[in-house]
Amino acid sequence: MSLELTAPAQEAPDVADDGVWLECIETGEQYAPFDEIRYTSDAGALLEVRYADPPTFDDFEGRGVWRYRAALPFEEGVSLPEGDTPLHEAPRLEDDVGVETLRIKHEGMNPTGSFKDRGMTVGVRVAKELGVNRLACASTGNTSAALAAYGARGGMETLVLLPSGKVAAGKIAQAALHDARILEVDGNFDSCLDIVQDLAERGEVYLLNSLNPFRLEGQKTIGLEILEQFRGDYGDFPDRIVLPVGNAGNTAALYKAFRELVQSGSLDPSEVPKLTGVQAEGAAPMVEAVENGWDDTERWDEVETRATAIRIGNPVNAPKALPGIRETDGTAVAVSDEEITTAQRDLAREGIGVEPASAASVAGLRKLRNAGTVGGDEEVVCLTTGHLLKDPDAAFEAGAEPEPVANSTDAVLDLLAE
Ligand SMILES: Cc1ncc(COP(=O)(O)O)c(C=O)c1O
Ligand SMILES: N[C@@H](CCOP(=O)(O)O)C(=O)O
Repeated sequence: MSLELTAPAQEAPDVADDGVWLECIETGEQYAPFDEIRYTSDAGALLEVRYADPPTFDDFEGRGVWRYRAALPFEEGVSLPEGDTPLHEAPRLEDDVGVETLRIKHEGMNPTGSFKDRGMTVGVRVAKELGVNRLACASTGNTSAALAAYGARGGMETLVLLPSGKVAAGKIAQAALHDARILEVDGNFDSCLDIVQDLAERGEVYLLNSLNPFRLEGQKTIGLEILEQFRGDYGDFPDRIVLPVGNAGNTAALYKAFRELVQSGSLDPSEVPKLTGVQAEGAAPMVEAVENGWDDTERWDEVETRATAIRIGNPVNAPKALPGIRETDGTAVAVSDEEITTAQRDLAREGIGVEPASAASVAGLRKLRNAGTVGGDEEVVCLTTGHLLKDPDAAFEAGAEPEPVANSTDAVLDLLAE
């Protein structure tokens, strides 16, 4: 099984370019990385980027995503720049949830307000290498915002397909201002992705969803950064990383980051954090697959949740992400929209503003701690994936009501005295 945590590093095959190649996760078939455009193998399965020389911690220098160039296919990318996000303390929440340590890795602090920027800095660089011009994605919002911004930065045309009426305002505003062509589809995210895949297979566009294996290379740096930051503060690595799951790209990417460090001998398998995925109850095919011990998900045609970013019924990266959860001894859990809103308020009280999907990680941790699945002695990092301002309507719904007051100091004092 090529996705085992302890799978050894391989020698570069003939098709490799500078020690980098693409490999089918099911058949092991290998492909040259930049000779042709391909998203899947001849067998129709997912591809992974492979390196003959997996990185060690000592290889990392500089800041942000490109600090980790030794773990990436290029030395530099189309950058805004991205990464280097805070690993916040959250002492009240830590006490309240009841774990030894809780840190919040806030990916909402990236240039366009979500982790997608880490994937796009690499993905758009690859697009340039391949000489394509029209970039495209299906999106619940954040991917489109990031693609539009990085496409603009790279001087390229961008096309985004969004599920009509189901994308938060801040995200559409970003894609619009960065001049993406925005098509609103009468369908959900999964059907938008089906269409973009069709367009990509016909050679009309270069697909930059997380089905593109190079996108996930950039997203690996979330895991690398967490390990370095956490070790810098505590001298060890976290026991568990809890993350919201939609298309399951981050789960796959973090697992790959850890596998490569194990391959290079930088990380002992016993030190790898347990990957713990959280989905909304109305869109939880990964939780279903984990609970049933499946190797892939079954598509959910009807999905609904307030956390629109993870309103996804057919997570394309499931075959990469499920081994990650299993091999790290992690788990997955579904939370209700009410639990997500409570967690969004809890984070806001610590000064950390996130969109609903991001708060799912904290909601899931609380649920697993209450059930005893997570121990009180654990050191945990929760990933928060997108900024509060992405979804202003959700923030208004969860937050305090503005109070009207007359235009005088006395009126303000009277109101405060009530
Ligand atoms: C804010 C936010 N959180 C979480 C996710 C889920 O991440 P993944 O698709 O990598 O599982 C997404 C998009 O999918 C997102 O936009
Ligand atoms: N939440 C995502 C959904 C698409 O995920 P991707 O990682 O496959 O691009 C979004 O923001 O669109």
